[in-house]
Amino acid sequence: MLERPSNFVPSPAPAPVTASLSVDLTHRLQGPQGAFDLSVRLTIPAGRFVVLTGPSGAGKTTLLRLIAGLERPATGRVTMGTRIWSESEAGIFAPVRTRDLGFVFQDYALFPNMTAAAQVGFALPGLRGKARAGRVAEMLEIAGLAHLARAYPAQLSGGQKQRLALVRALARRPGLLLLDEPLSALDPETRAELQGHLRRMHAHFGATTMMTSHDPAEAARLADTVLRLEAGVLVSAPAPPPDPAHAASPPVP
Ligand SMILES: Nc1ncnc2c1ncn2[C@@H]1O[C@H](COP(=O)(O)OP(=O)(O)OP(=O)(O)O)[C@@H](O)[C@H]1O
Repeated sequence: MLERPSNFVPSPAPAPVTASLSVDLTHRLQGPQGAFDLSVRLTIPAGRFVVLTGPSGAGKTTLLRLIAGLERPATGRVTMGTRIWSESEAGIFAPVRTRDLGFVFQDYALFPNMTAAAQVGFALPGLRGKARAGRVAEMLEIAGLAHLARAYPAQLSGGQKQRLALVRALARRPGLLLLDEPLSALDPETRAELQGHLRRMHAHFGATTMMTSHDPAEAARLADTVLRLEAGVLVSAPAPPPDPAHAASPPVP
């Protein structure tokens, strides 16, 4: 069977997301040259696509993990809309499963013993029966993987695996999508195709998105706003957005 083009997007689109992400935190990191502080303050308006660049070891992955709740920030707070996800001084730390977010990492993190359909269904614990099956079918269709619903990860190409990881992360319609170098393991052609796919997914689902990338061209292609992290601190972005009103708030040095 022919693979459906990955730009296939059914209508109607989901309701737009209205929450913005605010981060104001510090965290001690142990680098090869000694300890340093990750110290970040930023706000990403609802529905924006921010790409975070910066050298290896700057703290990009750790920042995403702190926002997701995979690690506890040493100080400060993370809020999404009106919800406080963490506030160290008040002892508030919402478990990752209760946060309105999805994430995708470089290595796909797919379960090797689950079919494509089961991977998406696993991300939908709140849905049952027909509602769940319908959402799974819809998400696989969006990923261009409807004909591979019964395939296991080992039977999928790198691009197919990453499209699956992406729709799995979006299946619950999260307000926030965190992407950590999601395309870096792909060959250049697949990577370019997935960049287009990511943009279309963003336009369709509207989730506030934060992605890390080492590739300046990729950052420029995907982002509404490019931020740069160096040694734990946000510095001025290499390519300012054309419209300041369409940008994340400037980083505080
Ligand atoms: N939980 C932690 N506690 C203390 N230090 C950490 C922790 N996690 C990572 N580090 C250190 O913080 C530094 C930044 O790591 P991180 O993976 O966040 O950087 P990065 O910018 O994502 O790098 P890359 O671009 O290579 O993925 C590294 O030196 C790492 O060893």
